[in-house]
Amino acid sequence: MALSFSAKLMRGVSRCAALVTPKTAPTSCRYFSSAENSRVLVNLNDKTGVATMQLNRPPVNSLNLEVLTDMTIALDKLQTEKDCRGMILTSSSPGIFCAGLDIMEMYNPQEDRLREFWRTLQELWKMMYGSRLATIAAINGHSPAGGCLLSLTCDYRIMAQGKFTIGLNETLLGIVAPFWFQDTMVNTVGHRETERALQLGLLYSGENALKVGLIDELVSPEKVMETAEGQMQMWLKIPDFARQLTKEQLRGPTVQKLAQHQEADIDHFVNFITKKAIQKSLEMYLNMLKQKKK
Ligand SMILES: CCCCCCCCCC/C=C\CC(=O)SCCNC(=O)CCNC(=O)[C@H](O)C(C)(C)COP(=O)(O)OP(=O)(O)OC[C@H]1O[C@@H](n2cnc3c(N)ncnc32)[C@H](O)[C@@H]1OP(=O)(O)O
Repeated sequence: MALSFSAKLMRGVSRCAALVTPKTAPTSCRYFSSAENSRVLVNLNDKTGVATMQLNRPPVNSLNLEVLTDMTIALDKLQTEKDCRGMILTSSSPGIFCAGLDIMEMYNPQEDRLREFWRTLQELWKMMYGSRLATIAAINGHSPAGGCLLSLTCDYRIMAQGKFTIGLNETLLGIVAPFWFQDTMVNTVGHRETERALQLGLLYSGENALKVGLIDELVSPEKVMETAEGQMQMWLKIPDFARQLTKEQLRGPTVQKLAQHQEADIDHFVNFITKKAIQKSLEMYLNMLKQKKK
């Protein structure tokens, strides 16, 4: 019998439930996942109640089923820790925050895995966007497509200055950002800017992202984490209950919209991605990425 998503989550939680506390760790810092080969590195500072989640899938932190599952499990675990109040999402590879969804999950896919992949992304998005935690994205590098989406689920975005870009560039790959990606963008930068950005597949420089409100701060790369930590202190000065209820009022309807159309959205995605023309577009984009190196 197929396991429900929450049953899979529970199975995953019990698999990685043991907290690892390396001898060298400061006593206030608990490591949920610190092994270098973990795809997601998570630690919770017991003194501040702030967790850090680092994407750790070099070279570009592309999001495959396993990374999405690990993130979902880690976030679920943090949210059940009653003393955890905030989370900073970042990357262990300075220069690349996240290259978006792993295109290999969508290219020549097996239908069962493709469905599970999309459902896991939906679940992660719902958890992140509606999280009871105050969440800050410390965007320390490029953040296209699914990477931009992840940062948009946070309450505040700080990006590193430099040649990095951010945006929902799906149309450049010949694919379409689904309604809940679009809703997240509209809620952040407004309808008109979303129309322009999504149709053109705009990848914004940090300066332009700041101008349109896609990010909240642009700082030097070495200041990204300390700025995120400073900003988090401000968010945590607000009583949790008031902040959480306000967030729920503002974001709840958007989360509900996906929850109500989740199965149809999976069918839509699978039908769309498996079309010959879309597969061709993905192939050309993959070739273009490889050619770039030569
Ligand atoms: C009607 C409505 C229906 C709705 C249907 C829904 C449709 C689907 C919606 C899907 C939604 C979201 C899509 C995505 O997120 S797709 C991913 C988009 N991402 C990108 O376009 C980014 C591509 N990558 C880059 O631009 C660059 O890699 C970088 C991030 C700027 C980093 O540059 P770099 O020079 O440091 O590294 P590079 O040499 O390019 O890459 C290293 C290797 O990694 C491979 N790679 C890069 N990105 C991805 C990726 N996203 N997935 C898989 N693989 C990736 C790259 O090919 C290199 O591989 P190799 O070393 O050559 O083998």
